[in-house]
Amino acid sequence: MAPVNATDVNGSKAYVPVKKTLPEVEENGKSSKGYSYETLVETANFLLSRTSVRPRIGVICGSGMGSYWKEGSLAENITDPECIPYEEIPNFPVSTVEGHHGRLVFGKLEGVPVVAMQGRFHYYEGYPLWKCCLPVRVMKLIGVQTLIATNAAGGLNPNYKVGDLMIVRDHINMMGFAGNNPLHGPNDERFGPRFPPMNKAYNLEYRKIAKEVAKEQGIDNIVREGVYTCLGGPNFETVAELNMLKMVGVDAVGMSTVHEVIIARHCDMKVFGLSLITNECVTSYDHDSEANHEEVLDVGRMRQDTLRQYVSRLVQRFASSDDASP
Ligand SMILES: O=P(O)(O)O[C@@H]1C[C@H](O)[C@@H](CO)O1
Ligand code: HPA
Repeated sequence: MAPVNATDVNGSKAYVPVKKTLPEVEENGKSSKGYSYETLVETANFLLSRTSVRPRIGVICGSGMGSYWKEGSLAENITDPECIPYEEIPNFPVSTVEGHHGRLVFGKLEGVPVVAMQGRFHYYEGYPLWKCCLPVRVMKLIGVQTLIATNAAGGLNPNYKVGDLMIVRDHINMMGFAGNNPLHGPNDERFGPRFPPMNKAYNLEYRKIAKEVAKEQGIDNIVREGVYTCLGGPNFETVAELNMLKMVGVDAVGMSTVHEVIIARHCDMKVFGLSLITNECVTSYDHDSEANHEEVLDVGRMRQDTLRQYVSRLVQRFASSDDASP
């Protein structure tokens, strides 16, 4: 694939010409437009002109995970970093949430060229889902083949403890059930097909590697594997909502990732998802505690060294595995 000035990110996939400006798309009653392929190519070319790094892996840092604490966070492990604030990037939204720094960091993790998003965009900030995911398409256009999406999440599985890491095996697109999907609207085949499959969303080989690396690093006692779901937020969930989610097989609840993964799979990126369990979901009316963002950020800080070491090694192992596969 030739990312620079790319006209077809999926190479062999059929090219279907589209209008430069997409038709109006309704988002929750408000009229908005998804950016055209050409607009995102402009953003991609801007980034390629600002950095010499040609990343093959993109990492989205979840709340408190490399976004807020400068010292020791995941993005701080990136060597020879080249940082580009979101404000300077054409067509990019800006981060508005505490714990999300708001810049792209290009460089190397364990020798592998990467780009990290220090700060993601959430639906509850007021961005439509397609805009929350815009950076994932831009990553694809600059040559990124693998997305590592990390997030902070509430632990719903009763066996999970605060501070555990959950490899995402699968997700439930609750917002999609309500008709809110990042692929809603006209499809541009240059990104991917109209009806993308989602049954292999989270790469099996990467999940196996992640379990091996957890053993090697001696953290397999805190690494789980489970099902994530995203609700729109910004409020944390009611007891009844959490009990419903538990019944349908959800292990961890958050406010991101699902739509990013859908967009990444649509354009044929490989995906790995990782949740940091930052709080225990309250599923009983007898329980006195309440979820809060401070706790989420605190647990991110508590686990930042573990996460930095784990994700850095995963990047290196995923890249080696991709090199070795035909
Ligand atoms: O960006 P992520 O999904 O990691 O952030 C979670 C969801 C909310 O943004 C925030 C709640 O504390 O953490
Ligand atoms: O309990 C939670 N619910 C939703 N999102 C979250 N992000 C961190 N913890 C949670």
